[in-house]
Amino acid sequence: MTNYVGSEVGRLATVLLHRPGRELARLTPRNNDSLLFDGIPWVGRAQEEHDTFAAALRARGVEVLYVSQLLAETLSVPEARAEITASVVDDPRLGDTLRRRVADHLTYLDPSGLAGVLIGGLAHDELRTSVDRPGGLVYSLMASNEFVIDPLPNLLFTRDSSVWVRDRVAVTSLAMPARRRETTLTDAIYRFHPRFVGTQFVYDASLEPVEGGDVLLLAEGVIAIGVGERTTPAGAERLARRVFEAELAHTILVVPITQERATMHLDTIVTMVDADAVIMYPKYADTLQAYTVIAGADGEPQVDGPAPFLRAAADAMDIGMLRVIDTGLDPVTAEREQWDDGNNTLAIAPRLCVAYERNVETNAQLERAGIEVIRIPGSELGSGRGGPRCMSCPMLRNGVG
Ligand SMILES: NC(=O)NCCC[C@H](N)C(=O)O
Repeated sequence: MTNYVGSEVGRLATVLLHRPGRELARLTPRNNDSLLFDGIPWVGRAQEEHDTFAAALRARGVEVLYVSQLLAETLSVPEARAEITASVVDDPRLGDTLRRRVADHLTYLDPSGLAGVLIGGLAHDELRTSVDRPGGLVYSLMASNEFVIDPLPNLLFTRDSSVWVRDRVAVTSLAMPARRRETTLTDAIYRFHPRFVGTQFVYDASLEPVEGGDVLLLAEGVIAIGVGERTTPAGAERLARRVFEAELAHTILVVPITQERATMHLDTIVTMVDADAVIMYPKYADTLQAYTVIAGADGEPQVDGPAPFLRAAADAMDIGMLRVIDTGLDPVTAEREQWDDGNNTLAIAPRLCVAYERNVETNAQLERAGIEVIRIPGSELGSGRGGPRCMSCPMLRNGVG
């Protein structure tokens, strides 16, 4: 099946999710900061919340694919298995003896068992060692709460590790050490899984940092790229070059955002809910700026601006104005609901979106503006600081109409 995503709001047909599992159970008060979670989620409840999300999508006719299943199927391809295993044991923290021991351990796992370890990690005490199977000096010096293979709790946020731009996939280059290995998995899935044979790539993980949460497909041919804590200016420029070379867009808007956790990605402050409307954190509606980048005749990106984001976006999209759903919230409620991903909606179709139920005021404002809101629980999922858009990677969207 051909994958194609031309906008943020075209009817969603296929989406990639990751149902959280053992990797969330690895979070402790000692490691949650470095693993980019703001709390310790209740795993069973997080799974229930995620199942509700997936069920809501299916009920609207969306095909839901899961990373762990695609990964297990990918690992049945010997070349993929060899490549992924080699990249995991290549970790310089291991040293040669432990590296051999871990490689040996992984050899005995079937594809779904191996997928489980690649996502859930391998704790010190889960690796059996003996005189015949020594872990060596590194293993001996490791604390029992350390990981031989780090877990990937943020795989839940499938938005960030790959993004489809029209018929090509951008495997991203994740900025935070805790997330980098995610793209080893997404890259292998797209290269080796039979479903994705012939997929063409527009970006890869070896390039400058770009995260999918910073990439918004405002309209066919118009892409906004947030630049801040995650995506770097060089990443935005590289993605612009790649997109122009492949003729996937005519205009890129590069949007500087504050470098802090609350606004880690552009989609934490603005998401689209209709072909000409966004829900946006009021604090930024008037201040957000954009540089407009187009392909020059010599292939060099040509930069103009900065100009107000809403004006630059409307001009690039060739519409009179980009409507902002005025959340009308008092600043404290707005700040609380932004933190809890109130602005991070996933459009299933124009004027139909999924949102966390807890953002009562933001959702009411969306409805007053004529947007249908499918509410899902997210009290546990939200502890990773991501909402419905962060937790989804659209692979196929049909026309906006
Ligand atoms: N697009 C998004 O905003 N994704 C949310 C990512 C949350 C994750 N805990 C992170 O810090 O990367």
